[in-house]
Amino acid sequence: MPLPKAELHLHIEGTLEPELAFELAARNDVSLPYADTEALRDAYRFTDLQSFLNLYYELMTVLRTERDFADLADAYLARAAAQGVRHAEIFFDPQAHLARGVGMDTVVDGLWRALGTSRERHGVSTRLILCFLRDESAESALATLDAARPHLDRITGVGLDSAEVGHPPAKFREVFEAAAALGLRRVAHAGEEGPPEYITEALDVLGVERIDHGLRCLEDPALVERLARERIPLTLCPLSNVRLRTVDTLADHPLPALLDAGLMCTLNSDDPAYFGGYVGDTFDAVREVLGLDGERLRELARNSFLASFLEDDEELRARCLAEVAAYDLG
Ligand code: HPA
Ligand SMILES: [Zn+2]
Repeated sequence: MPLPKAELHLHIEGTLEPELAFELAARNDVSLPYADTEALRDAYRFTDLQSFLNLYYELMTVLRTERDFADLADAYLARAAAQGVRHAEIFFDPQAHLARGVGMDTVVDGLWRALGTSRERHGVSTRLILCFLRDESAESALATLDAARPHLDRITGVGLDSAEVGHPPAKFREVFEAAAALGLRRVAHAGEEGPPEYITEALDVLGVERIDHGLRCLEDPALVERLARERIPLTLCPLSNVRLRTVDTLADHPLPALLDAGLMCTLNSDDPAYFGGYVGDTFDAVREVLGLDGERLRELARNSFLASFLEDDEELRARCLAEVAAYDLG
């Protein structure tokens, strides 16, 4: 049995494996500009975040029906369960679907078919987090939140993703205020490619409770000290950082430095179909390459449950924390 863990930084569209992409393309009569899955996998050579996003948005055009979203999420949940995930807080990008004529109902109802039955079917509890695309306008984000209103019983929070540089968090002040007024939890990608100031702005202007990525906090010692003091969780994604060239190699990843600085780090997979591994693979890789010992891995797993939005299910959180504490890490 793998180490129990929660996954807190996972874009459901980023779990679209080449095999499923081709299956959905055939089902929906969408043509992909790749001969086969091998040719597609061959295109997974990224130079930065944007080069990945281009393929990410291109490939998700195969997602058209409720059933497609259900199949996508179900495939992720099965994989996650096999790697020890007990709870998953899952991002989705509605604007990328609305823009191509796929409605909010289709997306949320489809995802929920898998998420709403996941606990019984896979032993994985789930939450849904709606992300705004930061390279779209603030007005578009507000319209998206409005379109999500009928579905808020199934949406736990809002996030902010897509191309970071040039799109500071403050651009989305109004929509995050509106989300807070609706009782939604708040997170944001910050300090992945953008500067440390974006992390501070996400905390102070958007009121986020977690920072997604946040690697570049290391450039600002006062910020690192604040993040440690306030126990702000960072949802780190080391395999993503390597593939998007944020760090040169996994061996260069600053995870050990972040842990040594007392930060509340969690490990996540981001877009596992594109970045070469799911969250269990990520734990294995940092253990092997960064030489983290068993107690560090236990700390990362414990943090994932502490940083999760499980306030409405403290019983599950306590059970998972007890399992993490008792787990034999050899
Ligand atoms: O890693 C990411 N960063 C920003 N936006 C994203 N959208 C999907 N994955 C990512
Ligand atoms: Zn991400």
